[in-house]
Amino acid sequence: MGLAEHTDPGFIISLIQDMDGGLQILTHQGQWINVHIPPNAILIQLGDQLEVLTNGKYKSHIHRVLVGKYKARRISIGTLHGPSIDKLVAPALEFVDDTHPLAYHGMTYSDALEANNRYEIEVQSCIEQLRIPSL
Ligand SMILES: O=C(O)CCC(=O)C(=O)O
Ligand SMILES: [Fe+2]
Repeated sequence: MGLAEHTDPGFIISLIQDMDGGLQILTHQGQWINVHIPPNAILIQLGDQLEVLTNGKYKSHIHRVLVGKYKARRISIGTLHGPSIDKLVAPALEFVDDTHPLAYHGMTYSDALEANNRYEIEVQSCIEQLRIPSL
């Protein structure tokens, strides 16, 4: 295992890699699918704060990395693009209405990173704590 399943913090995450393979995304149907990033391409992923801001319209997907035989030489650079560290991120009013009730608590980006254990990537993100159970 290269990286246990997790979601990423931030609005968007850019990912560049020196080789194809390893990254897997969990589909809504619960199946792991392999992600193929073409050479010289940048993969853009969606992060937890975008899911909260859009009240769940855009999802921060669960992903993991399996390295197998490539363990020694796989290079992957992920960059988090998020709000200002002290910004409170809560669902924007445009995404909340009668058919889409408020689904997340707000939290500052700083507190969210802290709840994620800040520098540890192999932990579940705090997005589960932010979800408001539907009635
Ligand atoms: O190495 C990868 O393919 C993904 C890395 C990742 O998920 C992360 O850094 O959060
Ligand atoms: Fe990740």
